[in-house]
Amino acid sequence: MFVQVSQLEKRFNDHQAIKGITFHIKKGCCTALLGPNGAGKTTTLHMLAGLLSPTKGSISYNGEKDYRKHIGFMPQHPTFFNWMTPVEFLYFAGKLSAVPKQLLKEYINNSLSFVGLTEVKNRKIGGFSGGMKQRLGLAQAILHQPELLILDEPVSALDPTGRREVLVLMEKLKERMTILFSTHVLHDAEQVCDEVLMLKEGEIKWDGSLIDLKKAFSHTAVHIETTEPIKDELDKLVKSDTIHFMTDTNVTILEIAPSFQTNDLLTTLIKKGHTIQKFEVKEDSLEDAYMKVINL
Ligand SMILES: Nc1ncnc2c1ncn2[C@@H]1O[C@H](COP(=O)(O)OP(=O)(O)OP(=O)(O)O)[C@@H](O)[C@H]1O
Repeated sequence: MFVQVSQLEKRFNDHQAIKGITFHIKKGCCTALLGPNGAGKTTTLHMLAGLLSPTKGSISYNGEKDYRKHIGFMPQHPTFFNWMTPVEFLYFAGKLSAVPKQLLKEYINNSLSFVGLTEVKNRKIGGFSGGMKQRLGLAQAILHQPELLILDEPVSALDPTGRREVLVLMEKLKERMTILFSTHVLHDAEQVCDEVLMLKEGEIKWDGSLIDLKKAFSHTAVHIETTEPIKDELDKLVKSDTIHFMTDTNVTILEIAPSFQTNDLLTTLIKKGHTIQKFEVKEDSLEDAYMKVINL
């Protein structure tokens, strides 16, 4: 266990945004915090980052209560002073997070090099693109070499190139630190996360690994086109209730559990002399599993 969150609640006047959630963040893992608008993701991350105090409940970090020095945080909309340069901004941020003076220059150079902003380190931030600003936000969050990096929507506001750049950086950071990030971009979450935490209306709907989530809620669909009907064959090979859809033009769509061996199905159909015009296997994505969990 690394960070333990117990019975955490947050109330804004008469609105209970977080309703007593309990979970832990595993050391060395990359956890995606998912959920619809208003689910309570930002509120949870702000409480974890120490920016918002919980109404009830506790957060402990390896048993420590004041763990802020171990955390790096990038807000949903990082704000900068446009007249500053990245070096000036990081110098300012480093002072705030109490990076020792003798290490600050080295840390700033390392962070800027890591996010690919060395060449523009003395230009005014005001002229930067959204992607460059997001990478500078990341440089600020990792400047003091935190053990836990919390990122609120790190990719949502970016174009595909900017998203890819940030995802590549997150992939590299995974080797050095524990990451917790929120996002609406499920395709991207699927690329980098190991663990998934899903929130809806302030309650946890899923807490577990991406692999277990997909095992529990995903199916594999197989699209088969043949010259002759294959219903008799399929009835013998797969349980009849898994046959989802079959047309009279010999198109079959099967929805099967992930454990089903599609290779065996294809081999048997070929052995029986069927002419296969199409055999396409499509696995459900995180998005499919998310829709099922959120609508439960
Ligand atoms: N400062 C605040 N005052 C009052 N209500 C708030 C405040 N901050 C958040 N809320 C409410 O708490 C709930 C959770 O908001 P939060 O921003 O944490 O959700 P979210 O999952 O991050 O949403 P989004 O995906 O839209 O960013 C919402 O109903 C929101 O309106």
